[in-house]
Amino acid sequence: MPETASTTRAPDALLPALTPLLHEWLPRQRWFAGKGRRVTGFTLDAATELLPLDGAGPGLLHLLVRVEQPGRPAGTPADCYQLLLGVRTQLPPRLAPALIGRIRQGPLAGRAVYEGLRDPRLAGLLYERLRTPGRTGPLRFHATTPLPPALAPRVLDAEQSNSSLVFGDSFILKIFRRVSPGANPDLELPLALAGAGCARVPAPVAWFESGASTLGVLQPYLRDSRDGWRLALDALADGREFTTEARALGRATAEVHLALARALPTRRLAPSETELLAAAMDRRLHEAAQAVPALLPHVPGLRAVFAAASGGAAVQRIHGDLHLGQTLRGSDGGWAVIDFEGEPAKPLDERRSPQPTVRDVAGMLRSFDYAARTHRPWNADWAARCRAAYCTGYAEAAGVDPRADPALLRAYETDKAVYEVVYEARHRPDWLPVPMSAIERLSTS
Ligand SMILES: Nc1ncnc2c1ncn2[C@@H]1O[C@H](COP(=O)(O)OP(=O)(O)O)[C@@H](O)[C@H]1O
Ligand SMILES: O=P(O)(O)O[C@H]1O[C@H](CO)[C@@H](O[C@H]2O[C@H](CO)[C@@H](O)[C@H](O)[C@H]2O)[C@H](O)[C@H]1O
Repeated sequence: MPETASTTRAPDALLPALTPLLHEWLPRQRWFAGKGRRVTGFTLDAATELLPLDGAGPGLLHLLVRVEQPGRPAGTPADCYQLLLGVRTQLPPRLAPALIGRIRQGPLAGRAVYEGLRDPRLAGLLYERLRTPGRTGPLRFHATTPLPPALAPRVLDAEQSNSSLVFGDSFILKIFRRVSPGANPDLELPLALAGAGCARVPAPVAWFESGASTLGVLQPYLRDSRDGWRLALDALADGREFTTEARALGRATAEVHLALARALPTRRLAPSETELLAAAMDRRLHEAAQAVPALLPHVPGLRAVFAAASGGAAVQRIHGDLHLGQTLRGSDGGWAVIDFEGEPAKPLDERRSPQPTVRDVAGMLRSFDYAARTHRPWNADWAARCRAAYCTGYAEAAGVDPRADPALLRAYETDKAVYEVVYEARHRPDWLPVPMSAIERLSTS
């Protein structure tokens, strides 16, 4: 592996200069997972100059920064985030919105620090680095295929848990923001699916990592596609059915599940282990009710739903956070599935553990409910027809109907709605009534 020139700065030398800027900026980012808890300090795991900071032109600093916050369970490390910071003496006006702040002390005093991904020159450099496998300091870059040079970058401005850049409408690079040790399932599963010949998922063409952590993945950009969430909302707005699309999506989901079962281990749980699934749902509910007290009156009803679920004996790797926004429909009408990272708030080990496939099905059923709920007037029958069509499509391709065990499906739907309550309370409080209405329905009917 060739090594390019790089400086891995002694982290302590940079941190005092950056700390005041990060304090102000980092907790405001959409992808910051520790919202609502005070930030008490930062430590740097790594600081790599992908372009020198003290040169005449812009510098690019890659950081893995740990954010200290109170309330962390004993023995667990502070959350680690990946930052790509641009550093310039003069910030051109077009980059003004990307400004994080100016360094006030040390040898770099006066320089502007800004979001490096928003600078086409720096984003282009990152792409060039991915094209040429090798190391830069602790960062390792890999590519599975030769990539075309010099593709123009643009930042995707979607509401995201991570950050993505599109290069020349040909490739999309996802930069993981919260980083954990271990392979990110958003690299691991698409690679396994590509190996199993599943064309429903764009195959990774390059990625980079540090130690055991995956930091970013480049994959083909499906430029003529639209995501399932937008398509469903358009159908609702136009008063159209979405059952043909939902049925095809059910088939696509089943194909992905079948390919994952071919590519990666599957197993049957012992009866004692199936009880643990309900116990885990109970535990998640308990934690969620502490975070969002509005859940408390519903706890007995929700626990009864979990207790009624007894199946789920077969487990395998699954998507883990399947919803309409994770699906793309091409101009040929075919569905692709993206974002195999799992639920961003869950620890990586949990996200990588084999699960019943019905969990993904339940996630998508919740999504049809979400779409119908965000539309005025609320059209519950529209959602019910989509849900039925999706399950029918799934059964056609998988040979197993997810409705065959209604208690299990309901338990997973409930578990997902509990997760959504916490997600919305943290990230989009205006949306909280959407999962809360499902909680009311599921805990009482
Ligand atoms: N291969 C792709 N082709 C086209 N658009 C994509 C592709 N991958 C992701 N996107 C777009 O980027 C958005 C965010 O991607 P996603 O993987 O869901 O990121 P996050 O984990 O940050 O939510 C998606 O909603 C989709 O619109
Ligand atoms: O796409 P992400 O991996 O960031 O997933 C998170 O954010 C989603 C919202 O962007 C959230 O999904 C919830 O809202 C969707 C509508 O915006 C809806 O279709 C989903 O059914 C609902 O769960 C997802 O839960 C969260 O993990």
